[in-house]
Amino acid sequence: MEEEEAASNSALPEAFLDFLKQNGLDPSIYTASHSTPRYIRLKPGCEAQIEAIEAEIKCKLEKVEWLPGFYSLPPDIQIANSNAYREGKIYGIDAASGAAVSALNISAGDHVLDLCAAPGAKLCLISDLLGDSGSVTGVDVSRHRLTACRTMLQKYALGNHCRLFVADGTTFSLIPMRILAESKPCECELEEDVTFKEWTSRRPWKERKEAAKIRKSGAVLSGSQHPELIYYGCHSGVIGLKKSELHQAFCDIEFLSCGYDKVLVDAECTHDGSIKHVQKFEHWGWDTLQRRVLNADRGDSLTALQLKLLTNGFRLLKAGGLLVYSTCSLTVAQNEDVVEQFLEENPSAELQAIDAAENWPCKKGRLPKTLRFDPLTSNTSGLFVAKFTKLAI
Ligand SMILES: C[S@@+](CC[C@H](N)C(=O)[O-])C[C@H]1O[C@@H](n2cnc3c(N)ncnc32)[C@H](O)[C@@H]1O
Repeated sequence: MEEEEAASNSALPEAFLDFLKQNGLDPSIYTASHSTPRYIRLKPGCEAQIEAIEAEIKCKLEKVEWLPGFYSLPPDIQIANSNAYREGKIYGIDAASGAAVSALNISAGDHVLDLCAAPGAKLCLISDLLGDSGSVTGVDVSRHRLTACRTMLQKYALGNHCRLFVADGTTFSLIPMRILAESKPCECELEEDVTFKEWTSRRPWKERKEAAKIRKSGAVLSGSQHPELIYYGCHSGVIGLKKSELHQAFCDIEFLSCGYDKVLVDAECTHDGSIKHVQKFEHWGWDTLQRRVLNADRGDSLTALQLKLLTNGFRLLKAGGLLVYSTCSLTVAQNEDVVEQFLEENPSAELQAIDAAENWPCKKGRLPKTLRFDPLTSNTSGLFVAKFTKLAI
């Protein structure tokens, strides 16, 4: 057993092992990574087709008893060529990610904000859980990753109630759509106040030219820039709105009553909980992993970014709403430390126990009520989860 462990650890790059050591993480949690199953979510209404799907992918779908709608399958089974996948009846999403979304207790009619949405597995699940109600607003700073998210939403026919914005999540400040319909008349007139019609992938020439100009200049999104709407579904509430109405400003106190019911902050992180992500760097070179992902200086700016994302996500939450903060890192610095600092700075934030977690195969985090999934304990990818509510004070 020890030999097996040593052999498995020796497959991990030196830079990664150093990173684990510096962060007090035990490399043995990754020894079972090669046998961690793949997980899929079956779209509601497709339960009767399980046998047909099993016959097609030539393997049994094992029901994940602790997470409704989830099934596991051996890691080497490919689903991408199956009809079930192509027709959007199943989609790949790790069970730990499913648990993070489940912690939000999404119910019909909720207006949900996903502040780091791309590439979109959790956003798809949120939309799936909402069904034909409520709304989902997905935000990500990366245009090309958010474009992939849009493709997923369309493929799985989950985009009707969604809108997607390329924007900086640390400053994003738009309220949910339902409120817009009832809100104050807009006083700000934009120069060219177009009314949104049905979404089409064919964008007007002028808009395409503007976007190409921004891409060419390599400009980084600044807080003052308007969020760029790159998709909206037919029931997202955008159609018929004027641009000025969509972008109207609200002050912090207004979010207490007009904010989102649920907010997910699945923050940018070092991804060290996901060995699959780390292994991708085998092709790009381990020094790239060291430079781009694990670098200690980056660590400081990363935790500052995580705190800012969490703080802004919380600002946009309505009083009594729920926010989940998650990362696929297992370091204390990116998780419990960020949460502790956030709680210190935000007296109206209260950590909440995740009731469903009683039956989840995960560990407690270093802070009470927080959770940690890891490959060894949970048979999933690594994930930290903390849940908050906003007190009306
Ligand atoms: C862990 S990934 C999110 C995964 C996603 N929730 C999912 O389930 O597919 C983190 C994301 O944060 C985005 N990100 C990084 N900085 C950001 C910022 N300032 N504002 C918004 N998104 C940001 C990255 O582009 C990346 O897509």
